[in-house]
Amino acid sequence: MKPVRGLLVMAYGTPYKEEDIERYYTHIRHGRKPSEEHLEDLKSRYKAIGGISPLAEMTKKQAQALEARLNEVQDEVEYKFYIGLKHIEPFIEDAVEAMVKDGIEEAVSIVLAPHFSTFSIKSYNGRAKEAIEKLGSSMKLTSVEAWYNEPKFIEYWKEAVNHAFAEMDEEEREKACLIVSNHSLPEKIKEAGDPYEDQLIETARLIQQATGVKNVEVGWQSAGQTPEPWLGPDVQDLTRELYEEKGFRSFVYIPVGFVTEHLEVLYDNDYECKVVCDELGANYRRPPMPNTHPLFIDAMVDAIYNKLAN
Ligand SMILES: CC1=C(CCC(=O)O)c2cc3nc(cc4[nH]c(cc5[nH]c(cc1n2)c(C)c5CCC(=O)O)c(CCC(=O)O)c4C)C(CCC(=O)O)=C3C
Ligand SMILES: [Fe+2]
Repeated sequence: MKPVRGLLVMAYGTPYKEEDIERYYTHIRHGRKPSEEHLEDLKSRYKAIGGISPLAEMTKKQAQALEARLNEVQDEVEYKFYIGLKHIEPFIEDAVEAMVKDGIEEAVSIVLAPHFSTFSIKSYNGRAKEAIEKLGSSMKLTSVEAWYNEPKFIEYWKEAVNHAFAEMDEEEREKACLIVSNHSLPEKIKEAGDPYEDQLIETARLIQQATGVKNVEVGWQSAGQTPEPWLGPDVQDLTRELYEEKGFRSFVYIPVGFVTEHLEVLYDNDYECKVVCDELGANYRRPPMPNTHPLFIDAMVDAIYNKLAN
């Protein structure tokens, strides 16, 4: 029998039903309950996208697809996936405990977010390592870090962007702009040398190089509501500015820091950015997210293999 290699797939997590929203939000806020006003605001955003987010279901499908592909491309080990979430059960710690209980001696982990930051990939990987130590386990865990520059990931976005631009006529294309975005984070991350901002700029450069799209801009979205400065420009402000100052009349949004059609995409892009476009009389376009596209799944397979080989 082949040895089993654990495949720890980590993701943000989402409420499973409306009643989960408060404790989920409290967890995001490090245990501090949100105000009634903030809670109602979040509830209304989930309502606007249909009640709950497709994220939970899609995270599972992505983990299943990744496991299936890893078992298809090699013959030495049997991969078995475990989902570990940041803000709701099964938590990262639950997944690690399950792997240890199952007698897994060797595992590999990947975060369903392509860019490295202290807030995202670093904290996911840190929690996984800590959980192993706490259990006193000798399980060996190899953690993939950033994988935004995997060639097949860029190829996924190249195809998606080319498709969106091919749907335009010549006149629309001439005045179209691609907005490459990620979740904003507090600007102070840069003081500690966090590569997050540079990695988004590099992602935009790679996509521009692959597609040949003329007008490409980098923006940030979904920033928190705190007084400290967050990475900008915000995609909504950026849209207005590009419309007014550069005369663009079509906007193609690719929130490349996410991999699923979840709240931030369905609300912050498809609702909020579209409202701005409608107000301006500009065209709004947003190509599909990677979800379980084979190029995206293969990009993660490559990232795992590159990490294991090093
Ligand atoms: C870097 C990053 C990613 C990408 C990397 C990764 O994926 O790890 C990400 C993804 C996601 N964030 C998500 C949801 C939320 N994030 C929030 C709040 C926050 N996120 C932050 C950062 C990030 N978040 C930060 C610094 C805050 C402020 C916290 C504070 O207050 O100090 C809040 C609170 C209310 C609000 O602000 O909207 C919600 C509901 C969902 C699930 C959507 C769904 O359910 O479909 C996903 C995939
Ligand atoms: Fe978030």
